[in-house]
Amino acid sequence: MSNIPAPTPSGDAGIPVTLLTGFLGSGKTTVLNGLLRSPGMARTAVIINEFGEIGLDHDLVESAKDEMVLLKSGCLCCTVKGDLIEALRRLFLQRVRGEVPEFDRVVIETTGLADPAPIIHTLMSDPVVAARYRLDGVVTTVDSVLGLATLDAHAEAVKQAAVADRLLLTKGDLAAPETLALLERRLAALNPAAPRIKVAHGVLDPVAILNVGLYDPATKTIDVAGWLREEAYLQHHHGDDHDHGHDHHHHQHHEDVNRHDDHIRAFCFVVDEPIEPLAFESWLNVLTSFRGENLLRIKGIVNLAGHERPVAIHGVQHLFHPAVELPAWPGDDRRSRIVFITRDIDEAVVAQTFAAFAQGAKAASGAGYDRRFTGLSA
Ligand SMILES: Nc1nc2c(ncn2[C@@H]2O[C@H](COP(=O)(O)OP(=O)(O)OP(=O)(O)O)[C@@H](O)[C@H]2O)c(=O)[nH]1
Repeated sequence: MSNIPAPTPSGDAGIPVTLLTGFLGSGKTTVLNGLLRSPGMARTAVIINEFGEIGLDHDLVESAKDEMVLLKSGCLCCTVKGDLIEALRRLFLQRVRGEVPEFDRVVIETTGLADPAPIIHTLMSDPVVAARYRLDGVVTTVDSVLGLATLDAHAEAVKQAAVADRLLLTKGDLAAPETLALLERRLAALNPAAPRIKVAHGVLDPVAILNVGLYDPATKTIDVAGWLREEAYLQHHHGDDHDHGHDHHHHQHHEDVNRHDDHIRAFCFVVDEPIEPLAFESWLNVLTSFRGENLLRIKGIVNLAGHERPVAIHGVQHLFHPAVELPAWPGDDRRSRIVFITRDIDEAVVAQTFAAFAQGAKAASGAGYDRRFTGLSA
């Protein structure tokens, strides 16, 4: 069975879904309330996942009741998989039938303990949901005061921060500037590409966190640069040495034993030459089959040999969103650039496996090899 669907001509299909995640008590509900109060956010449907039986958060969110879907059956990341699909399907049907106000955006607030990767996975894995919705972005709240300690203690919190498209540093009114500076530094190492936005009392311009996906609904164009932010990874690599010796606290943190951060890798893999489609498909299929659960997020723009136009890919774990064939190259740079956020997979492993498949394809191309990109098959 194909696990990476064939390219679709455009990436604009579907209602944007924002995943709002963040550790217990880090300020998700406060941010959500702030967002829903903002002008232009009225047509938002909200799905809140509860941990436990009683839907407390439900009463705390000020929003029209009709638009609320509450998932009661426990943690979204493990047991609610079916429910989330069901909730999204039902919401869409109710919208079509006029049973709920027409909404043009969905925000899912996860429990503080949720692992976002399987949730993103869920959004992509159900064909009905994937046809009607698209992931716009992952927004992660990090408590400015407790964030460092939480990252030390909880692997889930590290993952939540690592896969974010936007990081919200909440409770800005409570944090000392030095604490905030340390937290920022740590988050920059963990997730170089995600802008860090300071928030107090949930007051925030929705523009900062919405429409951060590949498709920009405002301009109706594809915004690869904004989505991929590959320059952030390159700068971060170069910036590493520069930081050393300037900050004692920084060093102390690096010497901590058992840091969850040290398992996370965020890098941009660049390939200068066009890639043979078969090599590309086989490579990603092998990576996803064998190391799927450690591929927290992959996004990229790919130059496939024999193809005029680039293809954007977006995946999590062993699953990929339908690849999107872009109308044109966004600039002069024709290199393939793929951002990886992984757990315990080094850039070297990615590079070595790629080289092996590229080598194989080179040999095959002499023998009249078919260069059509069919989507990727397992
Ligand atoms: N002073 C201050 N308190 C805040 C701020 N944001 C959130 N809080 C408080 O922090 C606590 C937790 O905030 P919530 O928004 O409920 O956090 P949450 O992430 O939704 O919490 P869970 O759903 O339990 O995981 C509440 O008591 C909030 O009032 C802030 O910016 N400043």
